[in-house]
Amino acid sequence: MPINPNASPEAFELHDVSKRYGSLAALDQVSLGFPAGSATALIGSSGSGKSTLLRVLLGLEWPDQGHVKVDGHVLERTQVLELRRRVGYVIQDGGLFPHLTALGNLALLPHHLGWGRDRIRARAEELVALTHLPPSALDRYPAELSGGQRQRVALMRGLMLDPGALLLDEPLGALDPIVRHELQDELKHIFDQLGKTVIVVTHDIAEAAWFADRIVLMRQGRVVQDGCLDDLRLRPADPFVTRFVEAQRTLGESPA
Ligand SMILES: Nc1ncnc2c1ncn2[C@@H]1O[C@H](COP(=O)(O)OP(=O)(O)OP(=O)(O)O)[C@@H](O)[C@H]1O
Repeated sequence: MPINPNASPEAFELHDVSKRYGSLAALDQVSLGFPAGSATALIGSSGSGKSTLLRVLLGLEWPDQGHVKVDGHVLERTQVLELRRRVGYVIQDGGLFPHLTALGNLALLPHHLGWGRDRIRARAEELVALTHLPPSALDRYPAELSGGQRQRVALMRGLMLDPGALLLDEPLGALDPIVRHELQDELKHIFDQLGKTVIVVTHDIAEAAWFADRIVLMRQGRVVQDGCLDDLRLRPADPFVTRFVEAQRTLGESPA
């Protein structure tokens, strides 16, 4: 089941998807499509369901109601392992295994799929060039890397199998502003260069607009607005959108 830009106009679709944890609706009747080869930013307050949405698309969580389609086909439980190989998933702080070097982390899945040592090393070196990781960092353990380097390794791990889609959950959340800015530039460049379907979760509206023309704003498990930055700023779907946009501080603002 390929995440294949030519397979269907929509790489991922949610149809009336709800996901509950006890009495809490993490996703509440969400219907959205993510066109193949497009970039979308998901934003919203903490707990609004952004991570759950990504996890449902990957089959890591299963909807209580509704269904997910991948490349135009309803996602079945039996396809989830295969899907995980075809979609790069990068989470905040990277989720790297501490007892493996960076290269060891990159090698895990390819090794499991039968890739030889040379092929793994060659792919890792290609990605070193793409992500601007110092090559010597490949032989270091996560604790010996800076936060930005760990995040680059996590991104490389997501790209090792050259997936058709990348789902990124606050990939730059824990970085200092300079590294974050640098990685925003690099990620944007990588997205544009690779032409993959990208869905990126962030809290930061400026970062969302940097990564994607399309911004989906969520609140309490629902989509409040789906549009571009100007739609959110100039044509807010409801007062929450304006509150969310205005809550982002700008330089020069000082406490009252
Ligand atoms: N495994 C779980 N068990 C119980 N509740 C959960 C679970 N996962 C998520 N939730 C709840 O579902 C809601 C949505 O969580 P989710 O992580 O999707 O939000 P989010 O928008 O990604 O938040 P954040 O921006 O803080 O990461 C939250 O109220 C959260 O506490």
